[in-house]
Amino acid sequence: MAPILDIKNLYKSYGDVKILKDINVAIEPGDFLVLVGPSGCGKSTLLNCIAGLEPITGGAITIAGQDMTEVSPKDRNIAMVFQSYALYPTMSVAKNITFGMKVRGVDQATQDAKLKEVAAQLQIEPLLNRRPGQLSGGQRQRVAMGRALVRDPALFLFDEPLSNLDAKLRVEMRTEIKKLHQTLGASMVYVTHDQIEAMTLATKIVVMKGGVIQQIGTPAEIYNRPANLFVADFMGSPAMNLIPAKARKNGAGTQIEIARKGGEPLVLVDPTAPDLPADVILGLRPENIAQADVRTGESYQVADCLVDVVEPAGADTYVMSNLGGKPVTARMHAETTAKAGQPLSFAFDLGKVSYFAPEDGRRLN
Ligand SMILES: Nc1ncnc2c1ncn2[C@@H]1O[C@H](COP(=O)(O)OP(=O)(O)OP(=O)(O)O)[C@@H](O)[C@H]1O
Repeated sequence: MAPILDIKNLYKSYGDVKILKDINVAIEPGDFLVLVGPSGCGKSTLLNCIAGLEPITGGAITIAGQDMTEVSPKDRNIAMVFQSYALYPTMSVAKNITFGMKVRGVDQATQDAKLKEVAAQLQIEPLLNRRPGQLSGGQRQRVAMGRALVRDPALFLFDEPLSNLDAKLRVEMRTEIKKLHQTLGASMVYVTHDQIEAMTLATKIVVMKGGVIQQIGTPAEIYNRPANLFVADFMGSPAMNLIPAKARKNGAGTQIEIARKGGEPLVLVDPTAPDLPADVILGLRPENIAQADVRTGESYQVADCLVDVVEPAGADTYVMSNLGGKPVTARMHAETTAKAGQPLSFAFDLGKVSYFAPEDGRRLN
């Protein structure tokens, strides 16, 4: 399938300041691409370049096979939903949704049919005669989406559409956007700084930092095989444990030695590790460290560690121990017997480890 959006060697500068550096990404029709990264990493700028709201400094953007360099925003066959909704306060919901069609000279019957279809899709039929000021944040968000939907665009662009909503509504709207994507099968590009939103919505994630793409992949690829320390640390909550360790090859595999507070170093043996340098950072997600007397799989190795802190969190309990000079978090069952100040037998899932180079953070396995 030809990509619906193809970005090649894109550069964007403001004056002498390079904001986006050699961006390359393509998406297939029906993809939900999420651009995620910390504040200032350039994700909104990239979205604005796709929309044509910002001129690009170098490279090319193609939408549905057509080069966009000379195409104005209104002719790009895209629809954009912003965090500010940008609704017309004096117009009814119905008028807000149909206004764009009216401006484009779409006939009345088509306008009415489209409005009806979209209002049903978004379940906002009872709101059509209200003004935006008489709506809740979530309802306004739906109207803003309705305005985008009536355009039938080749590509939907979303710029942090949920950031003005409270936590509960955010989660509800997130599910609605996901459902909408599933129903429409539309192609979407979505900007967020929220890694959970990225994981739950995306078919494909682009993780950015400092205007440079750090990794492109499915949510599972990004989560299970982060390309570097930045991605490992940024994606996942609580974050992946990143533990300084020494690696040494021996007969059975590679010995991974980790400093342990109040005792001899902890030694794990990884039978399948690649050739590693002497100093590595071992990455292990909290859910890949268990309490040893709970049933664990073959790839687990057991070691006693001193428990520093126990944090019950409802369904799970987080248990912290100091390893490699850092607090390491294990996600355990709520019934864990872990007690602060006492040793506990931890089980580490060596089948799930990531190794990173301390000097530049790149993934080693
Ligand atoms: N018009 C502009 N002129 C100069 N610099 C700009 C302009 N717009 C954005 N920038 C800079 O470009 C960088 C990227 O900004 P951008 O808004 O794309 O980041 P972002 O990742 O979307 O962050 P946020 O989540 O905070 O919106 C920032 O350092 C910002 O200060």
